[in-house]
Amino acid sequence: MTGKLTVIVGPMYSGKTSELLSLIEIYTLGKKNYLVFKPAIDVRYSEEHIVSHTGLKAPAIRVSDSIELFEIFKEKQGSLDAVFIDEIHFFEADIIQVIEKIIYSGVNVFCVGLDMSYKHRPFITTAQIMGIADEVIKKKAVCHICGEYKAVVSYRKVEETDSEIDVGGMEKYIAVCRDCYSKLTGKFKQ
Ligand SMILES: Nc1ncnc2c1ncn2[C@@H]1O[C@H](COP(=O)(O)OP(=O)(O)O)[C@@H](O)[C@H]1O
Ligand SMILES: Cc1cn([C@H]2C[C@H](O)[C@@H](COP(=O)(O)O)O2)c(=O)[nH]c1=O
Ligand SMILES: [Zn+2]
Repeated sequence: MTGKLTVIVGPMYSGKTSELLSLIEIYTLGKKNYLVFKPAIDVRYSEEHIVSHTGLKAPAIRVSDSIELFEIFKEKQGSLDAVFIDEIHFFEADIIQVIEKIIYSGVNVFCVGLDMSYKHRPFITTAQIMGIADEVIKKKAVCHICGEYKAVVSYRKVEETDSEIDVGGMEKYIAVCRDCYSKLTGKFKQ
């Protein structure tokens, strides 16, 4: 039987990593075999764990790219029930082929990532993986400006750069609703 692909997306602080940690706990309690991966670029809270904004964490393997991830997967293939991947938006879009190989080998895959950059543009890798997913869970956060539970965008508080990739936390980004994003950036004004 093939595996299932679940993708958890949303802005920063929307509980994506917390949800991934809950799923990892379910697999741990069920004595299942799994691997947890994170991109090497993400050293925000820890190099060896995935860590939520509340400080909850789980050990993870840092990989530079999808090739390294697949090499590690192949070593354990046959004994695995699931693969968990945090911060999927930091990977190149070719990770989709690796994910397909994993799910068609019978292993469930859970990916977490930002669907949109602070420039309000889709992250290509996340968008493509959402396109082939069995299940997409879209989370929202509390808007850091108006306090409504309808934040779907991440807003960059510091100067914008050309790149949409820039590791950081509350010192750089907040979660905002569309109304507040439009007011803050001047974008999408009618
Ligand atoms: N604006 C916010 N809305 C919701 N949760 C927030 C907000 N700011 C901080 N948090 C905290 O962040 C936690 C979620 O963290 P985490 O799971 O790491 O989110 P994500 O992976 O989506 O960035 C929440 O449980 C809450 O304690
Ligand atoms: C909005 C936005 C964020 N990032 C970075 C910032 C963080 O290191 C991660 C997201 O972390 P979280 O687990 O969702 O809180 O991504 C980025 O590189 N580009 C962006 O546009
Ligand atoms: Zn708002």
